[in-house]
Amino acid sequence: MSESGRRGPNNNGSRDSGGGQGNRRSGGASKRDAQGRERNRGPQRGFSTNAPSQRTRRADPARLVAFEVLRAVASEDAYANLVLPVRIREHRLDKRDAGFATELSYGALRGQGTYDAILSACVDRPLDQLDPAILDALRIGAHQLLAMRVPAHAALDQTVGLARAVIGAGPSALINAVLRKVAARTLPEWLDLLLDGENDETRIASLRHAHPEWIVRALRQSLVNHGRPASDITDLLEADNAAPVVNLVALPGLGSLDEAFENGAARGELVEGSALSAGGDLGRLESVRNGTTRVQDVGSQLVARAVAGVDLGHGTVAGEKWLDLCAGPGGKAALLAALANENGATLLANEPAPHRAKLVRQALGAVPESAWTVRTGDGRDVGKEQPESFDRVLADVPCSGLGALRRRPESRWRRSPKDIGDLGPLQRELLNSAIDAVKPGGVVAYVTCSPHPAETTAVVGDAIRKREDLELLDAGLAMDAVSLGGSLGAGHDKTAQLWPHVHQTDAMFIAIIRKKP
Ligand SMILES: C[S@@+](CC[C@H](N)C(=O)[O-])C[C@H]1O[C@@H](n2cnc3c(N)ncnc32)[C@H](O)[C@@H]1O
Repeated sequence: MSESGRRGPNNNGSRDSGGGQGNRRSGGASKRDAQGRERNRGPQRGFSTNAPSQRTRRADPARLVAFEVLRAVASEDAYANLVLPVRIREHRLDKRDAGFATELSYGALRGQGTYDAILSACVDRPLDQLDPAILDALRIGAHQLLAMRVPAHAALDQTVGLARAVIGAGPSALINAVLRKVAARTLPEWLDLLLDGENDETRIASLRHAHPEWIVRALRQSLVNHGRPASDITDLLEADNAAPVVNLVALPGLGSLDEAFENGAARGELVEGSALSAGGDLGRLESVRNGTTRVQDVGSQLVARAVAGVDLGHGTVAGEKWLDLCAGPGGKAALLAALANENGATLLANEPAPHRAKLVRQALGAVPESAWTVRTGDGRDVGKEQPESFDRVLADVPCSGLGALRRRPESRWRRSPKDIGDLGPLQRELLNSAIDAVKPGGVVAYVTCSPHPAETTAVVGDAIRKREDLELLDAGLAMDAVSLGGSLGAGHDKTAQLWPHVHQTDAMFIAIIRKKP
């Protein structure tokens, strides 16, 4: 598991302590740095001598935000990346505290499997018999102790204070006792202890890198299926545990990255018109507020540009009709619509969920309306209703999202192998509809944000085998053609697969199917 916090300085956590003795003993005010990391260096494993009841009763706002995020994820099935910014605003955290809350909530969620294994060794009953709120407080405490290098006394005082403030006085003694046991070892020492005598590589990787075993197996199989060595798995799992850089795209012909560059963004090296954000609130940029510059993973940018860039043999895309079959929330549709607008083509963006169709309209808001239309409906019907009508079709189908685990810290623990099987029929029906909707001579790009063979090559292989009028174009070459360096090395067996540990993008898959003229 990533120990990102170990590179950072320490936080004695006492700034918002409410004046507990333990904090005064820790020696000086805490200051989080600009990333929300801590200042004081070096291991400080001394504990407060006060009983939990004598220590701080106030919840540090940043820890409270992290706790609320974990609670919402566990009890309301919420998404951390959506809840966190709302809670940060509600609690009016400054930049440093927001950084600390982000690292704490994302880290505790990502590391949940590993922390639960450690906590199980420290609690005298099965974890599912604990009050879920206590378990979340323990996970937050464990992440501070094991991966953020918050001094033990601060992690203890503050987590116990949090528990007293939001759960009640009773559990604080239990939390104090359990976290003292957790703090007795470093993360590497815990891993060595828990893995003593273990020979199963999957189990070892699962615990060390905090991924469920079935996902370790699935990702290893995906690597091999897409032509990479199985030994890449460690780098891939580590990349899933690192915070992704936020990428920006300037809509072609409409947006500019100048304002982003003035605010510290760096030029993107993989694809034209992209930038790596310097962080902070992007809403302060006028170009982001007016929608001409958007947040979008570089993998998604490459895929959308590859669809628009395939040479259909008639030299120009002017007058072409494009279809985005599964458009919500509209990231790729916005880029496609801007490219269509620039080149005299038009885009139909389809999305069945009305609230997501609304998001698509918002995403397309900066592009002249003459270039696009939104359809709210089932993509499976489009092929029948509008057969052989489109020159280019993007089928960015619903998938397990195993390629975007770094963005959604809780999703790895929510997903199950059954999800992959359940999605298969819908993915196949959507691809068949896309194939029905494309004109002879046109192309369908089948895209997933998952590298899993059952969602990628198996679906495409089934579609190709069923009909004689289809051929696979070389998606690796199509991606290279729109990349700045000219060689992404993503191609394999005519499909292409991006990887977080190789390309620093989400693990997007793309196959480009041409309907023979
Ligand atoms: C992977 S997301 C698409 C992401 C989008 N292309 C983007 O770049 O923002 C899949 C989308 O498919 C939609 N979807 C689910 N069932 C569908 C169906 N039967 N027909 C069309 N779209 C569907 C989901 O609501 C979701 O918005």
